[in-house]
Amino acid sequence: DDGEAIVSRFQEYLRIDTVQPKPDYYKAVDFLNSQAKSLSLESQTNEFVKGKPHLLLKWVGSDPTLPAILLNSHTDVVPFEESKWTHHPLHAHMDNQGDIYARGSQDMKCVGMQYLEAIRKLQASGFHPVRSVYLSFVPDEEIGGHDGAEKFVESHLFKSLNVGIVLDEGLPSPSKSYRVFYGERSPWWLVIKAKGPPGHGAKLYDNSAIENLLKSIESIRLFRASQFDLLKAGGTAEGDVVSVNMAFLKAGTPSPTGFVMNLQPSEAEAGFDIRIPPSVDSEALERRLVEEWAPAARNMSVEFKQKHSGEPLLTAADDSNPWWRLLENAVKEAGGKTSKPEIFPASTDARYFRMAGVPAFGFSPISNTPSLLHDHNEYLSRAEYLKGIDVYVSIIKAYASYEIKSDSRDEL
Ligand SMILES: CSCC[C@H](NC=O)C(=O)O
Ligand SMILES: [Zn+2]
Ligand SMILES: [Zn+2]
Repeated sequence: DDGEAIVSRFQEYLRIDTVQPKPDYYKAVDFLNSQAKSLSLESQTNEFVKGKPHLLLKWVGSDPTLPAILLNSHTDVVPFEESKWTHHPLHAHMDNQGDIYARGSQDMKCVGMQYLEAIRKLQASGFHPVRSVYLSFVPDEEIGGHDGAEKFVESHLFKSLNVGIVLDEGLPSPSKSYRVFYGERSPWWLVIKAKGPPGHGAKLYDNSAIENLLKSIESIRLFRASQFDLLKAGGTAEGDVVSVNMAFLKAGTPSPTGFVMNLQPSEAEAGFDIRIPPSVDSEALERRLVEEWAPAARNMSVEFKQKHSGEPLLTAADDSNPWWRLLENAVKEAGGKTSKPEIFPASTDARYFRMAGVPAFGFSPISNTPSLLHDHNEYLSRAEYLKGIDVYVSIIKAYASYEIKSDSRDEL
């Protein structure tokens, strides 16, 4: 199989409109199933939630008693501002430098297709897996994964697969070494609301909704700056500080020409995206939130839109975990290098697998590339994409032929 055919299959997947909030999941599943068929993989489509298909493929290993390998990827992508892109984000245009522009080119349709292409190469080379290799294509990662990976992990089906190790998405590396993630920050999406007496716009009085909200915003901004300073000073990784960013601000009394200017509104709210490293005491932060940032005494309240519950779990990324050693060596054998394992700054479905007691690494074989996840002009070069397939060839080969019997729980 030549590079041209491999790249056009990638482009075909990128052109399927699986943009949130209205992803065409069935079209993606049909396409992936056609790939699975050409590889003679077993296939099953589950709808843990109606309209949100989950596709599970299996490359059967020779020893069903050994825990299996699970290669996970999500089929949905985030929305885009079309006018800000140099090429349409659903056209998967390849420019004359070989850069392929598309939403999902990095996050993470590349990875889903690279798993399949690696299997194609391994089959062509005559390789037969000892452990079974599952490919899981989940919906809804970009909106929290609750109707996707979370349901899959909670299912009897998942338990019956006896998964020993999961690979899921990572981040591109601007340097030549690959980034690997062994845990992630916990996401909080919350809305802080303030209420207060309305009044004439010319009147100075205490406890208006906007004044109270601004006090919180000031305090939150100081905290944000203290965390950002740690990062700016160097020596602290992105995944080891708390990030706080305002997602929206909402207040005012609408009028046909904009907003009423001489009326102080009785309600105001602000939304925040907060990410908490495993090393930070989230209960202490929650107390601070309730007491300092949304105190009932100031007529304020907080509503969580998204909150990861439970301890943030880490997968051992050292010699105590044979899957780590195998990964590091396999990347090396493919001519690459892994950098120091990190905490993923955002969230991925890997957290659900870890919660089920299964070790999981976040890894996208993308080096020498700026990270453009959720950004304008997301792209991946043809060369990097093809190289990534060879990295997976090496990893899948090592993982699927690893024969020491082990209980996955011991390695988390
Ligand atoms: C709170 S779940 C949201 C998941 C999403 N994942 C990748 O970008 C994220 O914003 O991290
Ligand atoms: Zn992703
Ligand atoms: Zn994403």
